Amino acid sequence: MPAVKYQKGEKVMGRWPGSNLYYEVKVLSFDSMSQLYTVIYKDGTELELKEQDIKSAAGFQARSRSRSRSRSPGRRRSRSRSPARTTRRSSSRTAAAVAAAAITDSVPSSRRETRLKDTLEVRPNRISLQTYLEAEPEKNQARYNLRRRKDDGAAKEVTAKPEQLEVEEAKKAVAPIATLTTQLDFGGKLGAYFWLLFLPAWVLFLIIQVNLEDPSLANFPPPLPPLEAFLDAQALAFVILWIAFQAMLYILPVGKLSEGMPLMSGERLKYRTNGFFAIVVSAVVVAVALHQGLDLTYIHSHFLQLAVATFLIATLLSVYLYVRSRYAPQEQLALGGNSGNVVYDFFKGHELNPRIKDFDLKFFCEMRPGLIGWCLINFAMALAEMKQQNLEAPSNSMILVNLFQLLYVVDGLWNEEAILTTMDLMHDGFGFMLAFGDLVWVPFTYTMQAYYLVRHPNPLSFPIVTIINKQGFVGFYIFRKSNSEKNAFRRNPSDPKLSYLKTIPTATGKSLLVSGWWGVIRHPNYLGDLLMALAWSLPCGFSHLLPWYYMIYFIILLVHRDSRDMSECRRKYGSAWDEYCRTVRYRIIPCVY
Ligand SMILES: NC(=O)c1ccc[n+]([C@@H]2O[C@H](COP(=O)([O-])OP(=O)(O)OC[C@H]3O[C@@H](n4cnc5c(N)ncnc54)[C@H](OP(=O)(O)O)[C@@H]3O)[C@@H](O)[C@H]2O)c1
Ligand SMILES: CC(C)CCC[C@@H](C)[C@H]1CC[C@H]2C3=C(CC[C@]12C)[C@@]1(C)CC[C@H](O)C(C)(C)[C@@H]1CC3
Repeated sequence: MPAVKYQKGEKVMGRWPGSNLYYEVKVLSFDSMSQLYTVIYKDGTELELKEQDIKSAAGFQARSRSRSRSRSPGRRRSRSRSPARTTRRSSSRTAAAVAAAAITDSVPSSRRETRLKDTLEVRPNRISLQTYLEAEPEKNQARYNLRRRKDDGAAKEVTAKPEQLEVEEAKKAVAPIATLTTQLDFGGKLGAYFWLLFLPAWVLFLIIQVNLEDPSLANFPPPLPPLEAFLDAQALAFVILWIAFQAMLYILPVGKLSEGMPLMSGERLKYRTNGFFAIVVSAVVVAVALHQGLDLTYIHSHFLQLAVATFLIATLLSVYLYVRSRYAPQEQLALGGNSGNVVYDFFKGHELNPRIKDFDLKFFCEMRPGLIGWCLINFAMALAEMKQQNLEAPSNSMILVNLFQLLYVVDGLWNEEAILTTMDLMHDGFGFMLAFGDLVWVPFTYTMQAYYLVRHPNPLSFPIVTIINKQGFVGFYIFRKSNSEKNAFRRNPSDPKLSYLKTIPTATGKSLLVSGWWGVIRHPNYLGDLLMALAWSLPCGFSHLLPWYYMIYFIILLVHRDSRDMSECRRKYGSAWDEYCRTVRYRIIPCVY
């Protein structure tokens, strides 16, 4: 049996996976079968290393000292170049910020990330394990047994000071090992069961309530209609036709081919961003059909059946997505949605950009059938209101709700490219939550205000209409400006038009905006969105809580989304994110929250 070179408890220098940096580690054990040492870093991260990736502390220091005196490229670099040309100077700048800034100086922004990986001598000394795993997954997984031995979910930061040593190039990569998701969102596994049952039930509850004389969110659920009332073959056929029609418009070679953000593999997917074209063609087709005698109020009278039919399609789609995610290559998977629990993974989704050839399922579902369907349903509700209340034109409240929501959707489709830098597209897997959200939740619950107004008129005076209008447009302005600012910055950080903005560099090579809209609060787009939501509920008055449902849901959704995003950014950007949060203290409402 070969002798064990490093003993249990011994302090040695362990190479950090995928880099040539060595950190002080303590040997915990040696496994003679795998010939691997289990070591613990100063932050508590445990990894298994090969003997060749460990150096004795004494020998390492002597070698390191002589090298740093004679030829430390890291030092040469930082002395000769100013680290912060475009960045905000701060006495509390972290090592991560300085390191990244040194790179920012000399490298065009689009190539910063690649250079960061190559420029090992200026690695930051505080960076999360997860960041390294993401940066060089194949290399890391191949060379090391990269499982966190004491994993408590969130990635911890390595605070040990790195020493530098050049070593031989990393060996050839082999297929990476899938990592289990340990940090679970939405209440974890139990939460997934709950949401799977609750969300469809809630949609049913809303649809049944809104038709009552005296609807209320506090009402006890009314008795359910018989099963046959839920299923309608014609409604199912309409939904299939609508989705197929939108899919046909999506694949037409009309409109721009936009590039998504770089994936882990470095690849950038192309998306056909012709959403505006799709809504215009849809409007023309609906107008022609109306002219031919189509009765759109069918949507109002068969709302429940249409919702159930769409739910069936969303569920089938989710099953397909779950199955294909099991066979998808590692680099096409999202970080979440791999807990090992079928229900959780089905709910959360694991594949980042499931595609059939060039047809991107997530992008299509998020931007087309549900979103354009939302406007179609609202319009149908306006016709139903006229029919039900014997009006020659829709009421002021109905017009306000219709126009505001149409503006929201048209704006989203006009700026369709901006969706490519949002959380859903960049980080979330595509599973039941998004499929159901995009196809069922959006068209059948976001239309609650219009649906409510069909049977519950709320006359509005001209001054009130003007006030609601102004308030809605302020919200829209904040929403659009802040989203466009972030999108433009993420697409081209060195755009001269954005040169007035201050930024904080991060160890990933991306920077964070700390002035402009993103310097006022951390989610200015959410604030704008919430103000718009308020303007959608106000026209329905205060007699019932039901038309305020969207506002209440939206506050909960955005607060939860904000906290999910905060922990995701904290994980990605480490101390640079902390610095951003110190500079921009409030999340969504200035001086309040
Ligand atoms: N109507 C609805 O039901 C609904 C629901 C949800 C969201 N929305 C709207 O959809 C839009 C997109 O929302 P979202 O939740 O995806 O979030 P988002 O705010 O568009 O995106 C968050 C991402 O932006 C980047 N970021 C954060 N702070 C930054 C900074 N200071 N500088 C530069 N980049 C920064 C980070 O990603 P990277 O650093 O990785 O780029 C972060 O993960 C929002 O306008 C929201 O209001 C609507
Ligand atoms: C409770 C769950 C079922 C939650 C489901 C959430 C989804 C319905 C939303 C998540 C991201 C949202 C989103 C839009 C619609 C609703 C979501 C898909 C959006 C497409 C609406 C139009 C906007 O202009 C937008 C493009 C910015 C926006 C993007 C995010």
